[in-house]
Amino acid sequence: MRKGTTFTRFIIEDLRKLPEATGDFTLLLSAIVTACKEIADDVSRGQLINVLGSAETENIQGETQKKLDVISNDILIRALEWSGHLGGMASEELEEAYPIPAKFPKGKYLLVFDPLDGSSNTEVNVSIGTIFSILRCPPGVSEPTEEDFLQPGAKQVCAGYVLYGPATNLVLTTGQGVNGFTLDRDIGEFILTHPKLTIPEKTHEFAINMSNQRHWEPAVKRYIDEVVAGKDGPRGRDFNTRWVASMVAEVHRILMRGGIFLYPKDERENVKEGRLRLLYEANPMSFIIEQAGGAASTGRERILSVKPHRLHQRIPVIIGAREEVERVERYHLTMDKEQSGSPKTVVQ
Ligand SMILES: O=P(O)(O)OC[C@H]1O[C@](O)(COP(=O)(O)O)[C@@H](O)[C@@H]1O
Ligand SMILES: [Mg+2]
Ligand SMILES: [Mg+2]
Repeated sequence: MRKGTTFTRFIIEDLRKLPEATGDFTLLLSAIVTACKEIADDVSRGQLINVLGSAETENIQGETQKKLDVISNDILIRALEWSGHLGGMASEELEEAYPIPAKFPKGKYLLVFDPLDGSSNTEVNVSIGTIFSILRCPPGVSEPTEEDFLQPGAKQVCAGYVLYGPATNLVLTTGQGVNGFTLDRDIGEFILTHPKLTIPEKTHEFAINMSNQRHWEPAVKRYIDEVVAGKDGPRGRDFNTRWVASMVAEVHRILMRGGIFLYPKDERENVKEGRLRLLYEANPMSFIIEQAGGAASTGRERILSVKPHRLHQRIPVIIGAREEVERVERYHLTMDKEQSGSPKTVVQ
């Protein structure tokens, strides 16, 4: 589809070709996107309408919620629960799965979302976003429970994010490539500005929170030591660091100009399984990145193959340019072998 096409036309014409694109699916996507436009409005006017700062409450993960976390969560729930397209929803900000209340019609999809990603950035006016993932509701289930959401990322029907930055971008995959849109505020419509996004294979940018360096596993330490050594090290070229502390912004940068993003697991008690959440952060972003030609790994396995065992499960995330992600995987493999006492192999 050509640049300049409206999102409305895109979902009607382009998605019509997909088996998934029944009217239900198209309307569901449209409703999600409308909710995100409302969030975009609150985010951009946050300082004027007094919705910044802490909500003085904690989510299930013990993180202090921002007012905008709670507001964005409510916007998505209220915009979608009546739609008739969903069997249930799950969110970073809700302790348990949210089956669609009995008073509303039920649908055949499940929606999982991080209503506001990177929300520590709300007060400093740095990019944040919404991440979402659409799954099929198992047949015959009218009151989905946690178990019904625990599907490997490879089963996602659709994944997307909306980035609230200087411009508002929507990036979407239904398993047929990745398309990017920009919100035209004058007409209130997303416009296709980045058709068929692909990630450049070679990169010179990496994103990781360096303050956690002392806690990392040896494979991650080795990878970062080598890129930091630049021209003088084994990689023979200089790399540049970026860290926004909003995964949506990091993934968007990688889609635009390449790179690798790492949030590995580390020795700290609350990060020993990883920091980012599998169902509503790692899985949707991995689906998008793979569809754009990149790779997404825990360091030891493909993220999209992981069978979740908890709604709010955390996972290590190494995502972006294929060659770089595969290099980190090789380092893990070698170092795991060394630790288990197997003979040493040289890894390039
Ligand atoms: O503060 P840290 O440890 O650098 O973590 C930053 C990471 O945490 C997140 O903000 C987590 O998302 P939430 O804001 O939705 O909890 C990621 O977007 C980001 O990559
Ligand atoms: Mg998040
Ligand atoms: Mg969040």
